[in-house]
Amino acid sequence: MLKQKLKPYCYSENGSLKEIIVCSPAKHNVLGPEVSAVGFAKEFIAEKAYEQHCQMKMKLKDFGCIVHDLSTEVSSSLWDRLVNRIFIRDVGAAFGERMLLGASDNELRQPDFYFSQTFLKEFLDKSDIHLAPSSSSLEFGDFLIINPDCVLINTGHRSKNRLELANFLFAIGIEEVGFVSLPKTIESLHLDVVCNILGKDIFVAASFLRFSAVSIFKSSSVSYEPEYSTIDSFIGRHGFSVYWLPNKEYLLDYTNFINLNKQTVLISDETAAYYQELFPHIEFIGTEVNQLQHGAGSIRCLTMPFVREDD
Ligand SMILES: NC(=[NH2+])NCCC[C@H](N)C(=O)O
Repeated sequence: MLKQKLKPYCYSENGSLKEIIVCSPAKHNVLGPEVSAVGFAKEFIAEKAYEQHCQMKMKLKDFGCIVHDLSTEVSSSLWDRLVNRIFIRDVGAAFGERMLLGASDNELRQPDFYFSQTFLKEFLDKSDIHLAPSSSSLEFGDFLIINPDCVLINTGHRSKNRLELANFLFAIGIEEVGFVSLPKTIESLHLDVVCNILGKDIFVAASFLRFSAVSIFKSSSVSYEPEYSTIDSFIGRHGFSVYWLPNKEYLLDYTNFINLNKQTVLISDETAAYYQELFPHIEFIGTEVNQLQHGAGSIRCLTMPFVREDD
């Protein structure tokens, strides 16, 4: 049980990770027709998923990170049935010295958002909490920090209403918001299943993103007309170089990792060797997540960075 208030601090996707929030799986298998009913990709065996979740937490702790698991902080019989509660990433994000709380317009996810956010509100100062506008929806798997002044967001599926989202983010000091719109499939359910920041200055991306336009909204612009750009020039302008991933249907193992710092990445066992060979200057720590991935998300979706050092 947490005793003291939590203080968010996070300005990047790759600053040294000091504190993180996770949520262990509910102890229910998801079988047969239950799979599509809960928005999973495959049958889910709870015991195996639980073991893999413990292994992932262990690796985070071994890195020196404080891990808060909120699964035991809520007591409700419904909470123990919410198999999507593991995807804590979507619920909110520490950004700067604030906690941004999302809103899901997917009825399946609303209850786990409700319970997780109730917990977060209890352990945060009220003044540190900023709620996404009620006219929009925002799931943070769609939210990628490019730098303290700029973020990239996927809209059109789980996150909606570009203008409201841009104004919400401008109000907390962000200067530039890039929006993309991914196909509405389970293989691109959120932004973080098709791209991610890797290490200090690499941006790994699904090859189809070459064809996506980034609509850029700037706080300095007086008109509401966005500027348009390719993803590589948008990302390049902010100092990242794009690495196009192999042209595969489902890239979850390749994109849904978490940077522990600029030289260390926690990644699925399945892709650790592939990346290690490509980027020898980065250390890839593998962890087994295949069972957890049956829920249609992986390491990034299963983690909510709370404190990252600027380095
Ligand atoms: N950040 C993510 N990619 N989250 C994945 C969430 C998957 C979950 N089954 C859902 O339907 O919402």
